[in-house]
Amino acid sequence: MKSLLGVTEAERRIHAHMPSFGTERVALDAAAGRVLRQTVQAERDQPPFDRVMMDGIAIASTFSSPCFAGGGWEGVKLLPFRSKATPPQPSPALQGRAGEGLRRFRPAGLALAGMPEQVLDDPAACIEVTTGAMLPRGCDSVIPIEQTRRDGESYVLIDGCEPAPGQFIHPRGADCREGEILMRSGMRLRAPEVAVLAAHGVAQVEVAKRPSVTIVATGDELREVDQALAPGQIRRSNDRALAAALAARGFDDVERTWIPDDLDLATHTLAGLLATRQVLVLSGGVSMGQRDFVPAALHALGVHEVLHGIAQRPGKPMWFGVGPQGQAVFALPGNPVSALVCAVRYLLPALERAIGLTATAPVKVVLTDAVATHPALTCFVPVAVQHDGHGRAMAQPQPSPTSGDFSSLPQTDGVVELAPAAGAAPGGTVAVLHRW
Ligand SMILES: Nc1nc2c(c(=O)[nH]1)N[C@H]1C(S)=C(S)[C@@H](COP(=O)(O)OP(=O)(O)OC[C@H]3O[C@@H](n4cnc5c(N)ncnc54)[C@H](O)[C@@H]3O)O[C@H]1N2
Ligand code: MOO
Repeated sequence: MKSLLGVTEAERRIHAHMPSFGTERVALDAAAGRVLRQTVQAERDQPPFDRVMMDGIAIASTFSSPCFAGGGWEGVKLLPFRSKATPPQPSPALQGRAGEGLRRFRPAGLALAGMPEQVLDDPAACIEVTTGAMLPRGCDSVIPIEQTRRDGESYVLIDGCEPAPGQFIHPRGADCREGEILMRSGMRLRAPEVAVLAAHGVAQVEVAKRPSVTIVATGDELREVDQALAPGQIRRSNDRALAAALAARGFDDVERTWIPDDLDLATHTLAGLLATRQVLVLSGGVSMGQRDFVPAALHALGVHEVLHGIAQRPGKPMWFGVGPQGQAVFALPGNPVSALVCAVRYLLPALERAIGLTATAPVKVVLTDAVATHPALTCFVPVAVQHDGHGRAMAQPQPSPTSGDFSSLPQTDGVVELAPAAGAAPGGTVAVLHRW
């Protein structure tokens, strides 16, 4: 480790050296959680037709209005969505019934969702409709069934029901217009995005390829979760934690392995991994111990060092480099809190950016209590976040005793980032949160 980089400069260097991993076309069924890498345009107007919004009857409302004088359509303003419709002409029986609107409608047809457009050609009649049906031509108003009563064959509007033109009709194109851009590259495909893709006929979708990642735990003292422990040994947990962090962000091509504190063995294993994997995430062996050989092994394999040492606590010894074929190599400090902090601060954002995910604004929280800071180091402090009565995200500091102690982390939501400062950050300080 030479001079320490600031957190922002370290992040900038990492992002500048990340490879891109390309895109692939997947079936919509496999697209959930992936990052969209195409523009999505509306296949057609939505709704694609004037759509009935209630189960009931559709009528030509003009004739139900008291202002209808029985003389025709003079002075009647047509709604835009009916502009292509030919107004129905009142039947001879209707002529001359001036001053009283129609309240009784004989059913003259049925429009169910999925049927082609029906036609109302007598305004004294109605079409029975269901939610989702095409509004019948000649109709401009939908009356919910509960606002009618049956009298013989006919529907009679109940008292107080005054149909207005356009009511309970979702006009064609009100949601979006054909060709309109609905989604752009960089969105995470969650339920709403998948719904839009399906509605607009996108059966195959272009998404970001996910890199192949291998997590490499280093250290003679480490044993797998189900192995017996000899004195001085511990279970390896960093690789599991890092795999969980990657899985939570949708990176699923992730393997784990382990190398002992042996330069030759380590170099051999890492050479094999560099030949087959796009991203390596090591933990341990990057500090100044007699067996901290990770930087030397990577150097011997032609991995170019981009940074070693960041002015932060914990996580100061972090190392990052680029392999001969552009492989990204993150060598995180071995202490479990340090490894996780470096993962949420550098590894995950760098991978998400490299696959084209659009960056979101940093999440900010308010500290409930004062926290110690450092004059020269950025401090990352675990916090538990709760919303107060005003909806503010309040972060209660839960510092771990050392970066090797992580039993209390399950009670926390992530770490706040506190820039170098003299003295403590007082309660009320607004800080950026990095979620686990
Ligand atoms: N002389 C100095 N010594 C140390 C410095 C320093 O600046 N000068 N930095 C300290 C800091 S800060 C950290 S962090 C650690 C990082 O050291 P390494 O990256 O070399 O990590 P190790 O020594 O291999 O391990 C540290 C610690 O973490 C445990 N560990 C490692 N891997 C795992 C794992 N997969 N699961 C669980 N626990 C793991 C390991 O047993 C050690 O206890 O260096 C300080 N030293
Ligand atoms: O920075 Mo180390 O990562 O303090 O434990």
